[in-house]
Amino acid sequence: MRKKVLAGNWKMFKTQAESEMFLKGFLPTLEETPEAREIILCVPFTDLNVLSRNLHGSRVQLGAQNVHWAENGAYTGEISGEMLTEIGVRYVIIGHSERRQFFGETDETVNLRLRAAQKYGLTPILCVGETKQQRDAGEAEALISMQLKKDLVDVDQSNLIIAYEPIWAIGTGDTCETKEANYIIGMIRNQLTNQNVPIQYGGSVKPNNIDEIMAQPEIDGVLVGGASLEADSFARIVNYQ
Ligand SMILES: O=C(CO)COP(=O)(O)O
Repeated sequence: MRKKVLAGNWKMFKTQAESEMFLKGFLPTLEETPEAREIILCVPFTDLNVLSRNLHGSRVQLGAQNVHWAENGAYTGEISGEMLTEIGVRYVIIGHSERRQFFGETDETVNLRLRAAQKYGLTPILCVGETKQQRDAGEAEALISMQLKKDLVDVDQSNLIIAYEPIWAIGTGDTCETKEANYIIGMIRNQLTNQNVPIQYGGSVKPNNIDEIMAQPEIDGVLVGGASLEADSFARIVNYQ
């Protein structure tokens, strides 16, 4: 049985004070959440310490949104694996479409970051997915296959999560049809050597569509942006039926 993994990606939202407020509302809602579900919050670097302190003893795992491939060095604005693990970070999002689109991330740098994350004991959440234009041109499957091929060179598939995030569904309220997301995730799985890699769906996941998404046989979890910012809505998502 593959693990169910429910992760929030806070992107560039929440001060430390706002993070504490969120936890006050969110943590008590986990009492009835089935133990087998892995719950992760991937937060801005400045919030990591606050969460690390407040999550101590809770079942929520801590995630970051980027990691550099070098051990240390003159890389202004970057962060190392050791800096993250030292404060209790276990997961890191790599290759999010916003990093690829706005910050020059390429399949080559994604691959370097994935390997570095694993080297420093982090579990990477690799994001792949197509644009609207690529989907309309019938190129989605070929594009995703190519991303996987390049991104996963020499990556250990026993310590990996993949998130399928169609770019046109991110932040738009335009969810990918659940059967279609299920189909693409099945196709991603066919390309992996390890059949136990959890594969998530991401893109406008909300309290009102989570049950249908999680009912799909290939979908092992979700990577949630906007709806992970409010304690109530993220609580509804992790407590899906
Ligand atoms: O990019 C996402 C998660 O990484 C999805 O964002 P939304 O849930 O806001 O569409």
